[in-house]
Parts: sequence; structure tokens; C-alpha cells
Amino acid sequence: MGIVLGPNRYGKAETRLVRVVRDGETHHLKDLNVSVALSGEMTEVHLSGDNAAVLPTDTQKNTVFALARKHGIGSAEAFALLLARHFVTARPTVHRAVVTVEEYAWDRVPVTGHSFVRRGQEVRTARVLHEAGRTHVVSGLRDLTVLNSTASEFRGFVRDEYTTLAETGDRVLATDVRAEWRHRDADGDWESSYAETRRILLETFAGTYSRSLQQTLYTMGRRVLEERPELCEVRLAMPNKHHFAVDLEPFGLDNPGEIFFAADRPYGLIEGAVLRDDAPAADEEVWS
Ligand SMILES: O=c1[nH]c(=O)c2[nH]c(=O)[nH]c2[nH]1
Repeated sequence: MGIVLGPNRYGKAETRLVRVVRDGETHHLKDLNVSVALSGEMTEVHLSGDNAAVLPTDTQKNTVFALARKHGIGSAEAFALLLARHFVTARPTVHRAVVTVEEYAWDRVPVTGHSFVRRGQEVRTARVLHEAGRTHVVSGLRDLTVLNSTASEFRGFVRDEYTTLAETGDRVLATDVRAEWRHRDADGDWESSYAETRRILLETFAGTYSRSLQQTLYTMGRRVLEERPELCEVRLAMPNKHHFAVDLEPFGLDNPGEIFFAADRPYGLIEGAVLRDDAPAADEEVWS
């Protein structure tokens, strides 16, 4: 039968790499999504299952982390060139490498040298419930992605027979803030209220030494209510976007809190409301 193998390639897609460079109190962040696609002498693996020419995609992922530690990440292009050349040069069975890098831009939150907010993806929200005799206004935002590259620990938690998590005195804390805040009244300066509340949320995330994301959440909500008298309740939902320090020891490299794997799931989801004890009751429907 005239059936042949056509064009093919393979590789590790979407390795989420975060590099933190610590220059004293000032940290620098690179956040990349790296995809590798290799092709070459891959007929046998398809036809007979002989893997002799196959560089595992797992190895490709490790290479992304190891070369980031060894050579740094000057720019997306430079890092892609480094990887592509490595795979083709180091592996005779690989003839072509296509390396695709997405870089996510972060701005500094000026409160500290280690706090960042991801550029340009947040959404502002507003919800009004109105019926005879009452009106509720809830403002909010979602997908405000923030990261502290230090000043976060997680220790002293419950341990049972299924616990493997190590205690940590210094970790990356990152989350997509989903926040909604309820106004006491149906009139106000919505623009300045929004801008100030967003600023307080951001600055409190940045400026709070965190013993848990729960503590950070409560502190953010509390600070908003302390500073914004027009508001009576804040609800927050914050995924704990885990950043795992990559073990580079098998490759003869140390990792002094520099190279992280940014996992997208599963994630811890921390949710909570913070309210004044005299907040007027509101229907659940005002919240999303
Ligand atoms: O801030 C955190 N809160 C938790 O409840 C939790 N659970 C976990 O595994 N890591 C974390 N981090």
C-alpha cells in the first residue's frame, strides 16, 4: 500500500518559565512561554516505535530551564536562538528546531522593588441591582495579575498523612485579583472611587509581607474599607498561581531563587469577603 509518513515535528509546548534576577532589593522579572518543535530523523519512531533518535520532550523542557540559568534571558529572540541552536547542534538526529517564545510584560508596582503587575489584561466591572425602594452598586475588576518575587512565606500549616508540601520562608506570590466592592449609596464619583480602590488593592498587595494568601486577601479588603468610606463590602477571589523553583542540581546547576516553573493548574483558590459590621444587607445577586 502506498502510504508514507508526511511532515512531522514534535516538542514540548508552553513551558512556562519565570526568571527572577535579584539585584539587592530591586528584582527583575522575565516571564516566558516557550514552545519547542523539533524535526529530523523521526521516521523510525513513527513507523516502528524505535525511540533511538528521539530527544524526549521532557528533556527539552529541562533544557529551557537549565539554559535560562546558565545564560540568562537577554531577550525573547536571543533566548529562542540559544535554544534552537542548542537542539540542532547537540543532537545529530535533530535537523530543525522551531522555538516560539511568548513574553508577558510586567510593570513595576513602585511600592517595593519586588512587586509587579502584568500589563494590559485587566477588566473593569460594574453591576447595578435596582428595584422599588433600593439600589445597589457593585464595582470591580478581574484579571489584575500581580506578583511579589519575595516577602511571602507559608509555614505552620496542618500536616497529615497526605501532606508533602515543604514549609517555605521565601516564595513567589502571584495571583489574578478578582475584586468586587459594594457602594453604600447609589451616587458617587465612580471614576475616582474606582481608580483609588484599584490603587489601594495594588499597593496593599505589594506592600504587605505575606504569611499566606488568605492574610494578604484580608489585608487588601480591610485597607480598601479603611480608606474608602463610600464602600461597605469587598469580596475577593485570588488564585494562588504557584511558581515552583526548578531543581537544576541534576544538571550541575544551582538555583538561588532564580528559575521558576509557573504552573497554571491546579491552583489554590482563596476567596473571602471583608465588610463593615454595619453594612446594609444586600442580595447575593449583586455579586458575580
Ligand atoms: O497562601 C497559601 N494559602 C494556602 O492555603 C495554601 N495551601 C498551599 O498548598 N499553599 C498555600 N498558600
